[in-house]
Amino acid sequence: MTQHMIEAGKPASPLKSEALQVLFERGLVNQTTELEALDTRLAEGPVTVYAGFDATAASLHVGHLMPLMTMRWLQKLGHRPIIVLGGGTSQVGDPSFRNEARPLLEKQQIAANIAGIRRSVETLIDFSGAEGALLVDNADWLTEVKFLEFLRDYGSHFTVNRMMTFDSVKSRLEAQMPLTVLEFCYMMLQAVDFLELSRRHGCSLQVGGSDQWGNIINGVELGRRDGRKLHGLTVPLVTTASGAKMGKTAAGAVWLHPEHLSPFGFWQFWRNTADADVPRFLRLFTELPLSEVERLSDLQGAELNEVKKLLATHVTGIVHGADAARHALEQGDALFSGDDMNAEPTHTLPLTMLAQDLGLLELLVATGFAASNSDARRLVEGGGVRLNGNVADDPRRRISSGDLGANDRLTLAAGKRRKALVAFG
Ligand SMILES: Nc1ncnc2c1ncn2[C@@H]1O[C@H](COP(=O)(O)OP(=O)(O)OP(=O)(O)O)[C@@H](O)[C@H]1O
Ligand SMILES: N[C@@H](Cc1ccc(O)cc1)C(=O)O
Repeated sequence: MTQHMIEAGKPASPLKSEALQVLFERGLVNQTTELEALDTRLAEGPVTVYAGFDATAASLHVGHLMPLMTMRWLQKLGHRPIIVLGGGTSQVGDPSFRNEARPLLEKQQIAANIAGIRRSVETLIDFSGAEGALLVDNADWLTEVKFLEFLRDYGSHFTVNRMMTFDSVKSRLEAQMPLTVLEFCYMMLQAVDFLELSRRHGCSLQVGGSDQWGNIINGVELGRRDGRKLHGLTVPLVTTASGAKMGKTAAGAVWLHPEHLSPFGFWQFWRNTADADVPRFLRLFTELPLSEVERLSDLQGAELNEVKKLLATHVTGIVHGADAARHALEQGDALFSGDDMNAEPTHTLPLTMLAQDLGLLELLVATGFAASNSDARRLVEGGGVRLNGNVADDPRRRISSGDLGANDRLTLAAGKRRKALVAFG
């Protein structure tokens, strides 16, 4: 299998297809199967393309925006996305690049997680109309599979020798950690998905994160044995300027579902982007024209802060809708301009929390500024927490009605950049 590792985000020769030109320019390409063949296919006419998401949590997070932005661009350029919800594959758990098995999920948990994921996907991709994108669940075909039939139909097309050559598997073996047969078979299931989608819907391209390369190639090779020409494209794994995997913060993941992170909390994450990340994030996570991205990327100082707001408002608009984005911008402006108490609260907590001897540490966890009590303790002891504008460095500090100011609210800040206006009701 010829494959293309992309050097410095640029193809070696000029591209024919607008789709690949755009994806390269935006920085959304990490690796592809034979580049020329994929480019030719995309230039010929509409391609049906899929990306799959397993139900490992109740919401997607900002890391998932990478494959989803890729799908959005492809849809805008006339191609047809299929989003696969992994109701079937989540019952197994993808072992790619993980040192230990994922915890096995109960079916009920999977169903609940799928509902959360579906909601975000539906805001990002257009599923309307006969020619619109498709949303399918691989449980529809994988749960019908009978073991003996599966082994006979597919088992002979996979060799253990080949399966063991993928880095996604090798990393577990090199770490000398067990890889169960259950996990090892995951790549076969994802390969069957690709074949099934090709048969059912003429799908010929799969998009995924860079860790999905092995799983995608298995599908491409299975398709070839069935006389089909399938293609794969992976997006880079984005890290922030500090080297952390994009999407995870000290306080946990940056969720796309509004019940897990409010649109304002989401806006604030982007508003707090490190200076060095701004140009790259404008390219990856907004749909602003590249000429505009370049102009904005040159701005410094106070103007750069305005660019961060624009970035935050743009990405929040894509994920939560234009109204929520405008509202978050207004909240941000009010909160950061010192007009604190009259702004719309960023968090509303149950009044019972206040009645039940609420501690500062719990408050930090409830607002999402800390992932756990011990994380909150570190923040407080480090002197970075302010309650109503005053440093609060005692981890035993309780919150009482005496802390509430105008409109029964209090302000909480962690460092210079994270602020909350908390109401109780
Ligand atoms: N920062 C990122 N950049 C690009 N793609 C990402 C990023 N984070 C996650 N993804 C993609 O989203 C897919 C699903 O992520 P997955 O659920 O495997 O892991 P996760 O939620 O990021 O973290 P963990 O591996 O800790 O569970 C991955 O296949 C990966 O390709
Ligand atoms: N394996 C993918 C999810 C996925 C599931 C089924 C597929 O057909 C494709 C992708 C992940 O862990 O992120």
